Amino acid sequence: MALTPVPVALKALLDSVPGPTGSEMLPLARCAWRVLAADVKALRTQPPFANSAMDGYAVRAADMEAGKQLRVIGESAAGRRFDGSVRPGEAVRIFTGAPMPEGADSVLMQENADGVGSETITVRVPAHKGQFVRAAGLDFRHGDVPLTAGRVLDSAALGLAAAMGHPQLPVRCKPRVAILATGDELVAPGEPTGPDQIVASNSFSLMALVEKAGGEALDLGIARDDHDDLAARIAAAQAAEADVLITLGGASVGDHDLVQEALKRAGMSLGFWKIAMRPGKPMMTGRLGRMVVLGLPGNPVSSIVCGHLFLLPLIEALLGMADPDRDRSIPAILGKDMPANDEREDYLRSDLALTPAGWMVTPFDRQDSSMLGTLARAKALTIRPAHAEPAHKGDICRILPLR
Ligand SMILES: Nc1nc2c(c(=O)[nH]1)N[C@H]1C(S)=C(S)[C@@H](COP(=O)(O)OP(=O)(O)OC[C@H]3O[C@@H](n4cnc5c(N)ncnc54)[C@H](O)[C@@H]3O)O[C@H]1N2
Ligand code: MOO
Repeated sequence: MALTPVPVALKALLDSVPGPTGSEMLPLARCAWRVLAADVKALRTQPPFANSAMDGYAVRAADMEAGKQLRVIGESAAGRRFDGSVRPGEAVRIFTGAPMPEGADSVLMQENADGVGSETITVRVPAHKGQFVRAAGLDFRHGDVPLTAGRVLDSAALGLAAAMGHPQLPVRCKPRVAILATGDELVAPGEPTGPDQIVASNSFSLMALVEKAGGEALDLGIARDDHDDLAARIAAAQAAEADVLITLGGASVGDHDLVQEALKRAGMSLGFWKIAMRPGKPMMTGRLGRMVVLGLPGNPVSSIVCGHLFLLPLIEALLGMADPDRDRSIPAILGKDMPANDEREDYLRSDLALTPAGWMVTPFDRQDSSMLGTLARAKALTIRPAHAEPAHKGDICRILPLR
């Protein structure tokens, strides 16, 4: 069977998403880093009134000439406006954020006046017309829609929502991602290991990716290489109404690689199996009812690289975010010569350093997909396209930064 190119598999995977998750209303204090489920309109205008951007004096531009004396007739503070009107030769003491009094059109910053605090001030450096005045609606107006569905509620978006008058927001429910490790050789960390056993680590790596992307991970434990155990845990994922089921391991062609068969028995329709990438070739996609299935290879680095390339976009699609299949790579300078590539696109664990010429990426020599230590050390993955010609130190290549 021909290997499927990464972008083809990714598009098919995202097309198989039945739609975004539901939504829930949450108080602002619980909305950080969640994703908006609907457009959000301004319920008020900001600022609601023209106000001062500086501490100083509200003045008339016509009075602005160096040496001119102005009579201070009152004070406007934030939250307590001056009710009168500023006439020629007059000024009103004003503070940052305070409403501009009628008649005044400019603010004389107090550093530019003499006699600050007394009843008469003298203009030292004249303000020009409109200086340090924030017009009503400068930031946003009632009815504007500055935040749209699919937006991550970062610090600026949350502050803006609050300023627009929203005590709560509609956010997407976190996609529920069930994670099932498989393999007779696996034990949980901390448990005693037999002579032929290794510690199951992939679930924790994938949990971190799920959380980073804004999903909620459900750990389904470790299934034995046994159809009944696999069937029971696949059923548990369905019972939990997971949006995604990730299986780890058992994806290849060995006699004990039962995962695909178990999923098919449960009713999964297969999307793709075997992707033109290294690591990650045995990856599989499918649909089981509404649940999207991502069958990741067991090798730790393969499962994590597949997670970056496929799981993060999948969760973004479930969150209703825009362009989940966008190109996330950036250019960098290659730090060493590379040989020609075969039909599998390479994602090479690499060091990344800032040089005077720009970011320089240097793939590590050893790229065995069982070596988690090198992935933990890597700052980026260097992408070598399928069938790439030999590349040379100094060439521009594409990378996926990891941190
Ligand atoms: N004849 C072939 N053999 C293999 C092929 C192939 O095309 N033809 N592909 C190789 C590639 S590439 C990969 S990747 C692996 C992946 O195979 P599986 O997905 O079936 O993975 P397993 O055999 O179950 O495990 C591989 C390796 O990873 C360890 N493992 C599994 N699960 C975990 C876990 N949760 N945490 C930590 N480590 C885990 C497992 O013990 C094995 O050492 O197949 C190649 N073979
Ligand atoms: O694709 Mo496997 O993931 O090369 O080791």
